[in-house]
Amino acid sequence: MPKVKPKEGFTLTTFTDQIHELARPLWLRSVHHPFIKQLTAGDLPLSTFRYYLLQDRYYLSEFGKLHDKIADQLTDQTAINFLREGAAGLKNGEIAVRKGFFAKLNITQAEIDLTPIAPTAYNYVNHMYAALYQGSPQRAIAALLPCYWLYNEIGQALISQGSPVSLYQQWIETYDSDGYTDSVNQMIQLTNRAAGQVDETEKQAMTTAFIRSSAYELGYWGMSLRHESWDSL
Ligand SMILES: Cc1ncc(CN)c(N)n1
Repeated sequence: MPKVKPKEGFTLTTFTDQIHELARPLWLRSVHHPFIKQLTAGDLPLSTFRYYLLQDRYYLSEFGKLHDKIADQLTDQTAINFLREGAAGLKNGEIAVRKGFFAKLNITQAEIDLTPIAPTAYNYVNHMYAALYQGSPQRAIAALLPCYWLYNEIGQALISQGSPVSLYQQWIETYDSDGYTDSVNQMIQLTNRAAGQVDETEKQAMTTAFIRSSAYELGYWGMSLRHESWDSL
């Protein structure tokens, strides 16, 4: 893992500043990915957005469960409270917005049940579980962070341009909203708190988990554009 080298006159004060800086090249590729460009221009095929939503339903459901499973392994009450509230907030926020999208796109429960999980989504979720069960709750927190933070940066980058397609505009607004930004800031604080509880070796493992999640985030857009399947690998 490369060591952080701050630019002149610029100090990286927190752990999350440092890992954010390391992940920057991957995040920039996400922000400028053709999936995001097409979503903003309004020419992302609806079939591709549908594919993304169906995969993301699986992802978000596991992501929510992970909050509780991480909390089960912690003794730090502040962290436990945030993770439990985060799981509930996900259900009332992002997952609730997605239910509205499903209704608009006629995505039924039967279609959800029949949709196989694509390799990239499966691997990303398994990476987060591995961070917890082969690593530590702190490492799993770091693995969760790009999901919160990268989408907030994407929402903030896209909001001024927006999208001519109302569904895509709503997607952008979700990640630029004050409620979402608050949860991101809390998750950043939680990660810094977690980094303060572990030794240098585990901090390095947290960094690797964060970078790998950032790579999976990047892979997720390509997975969606390609409508990736186990047969198409
Ligand atoms: C894969 C993925 N990453 C992030 C997000 C935004 N929470 C999401 N819905 N899906």
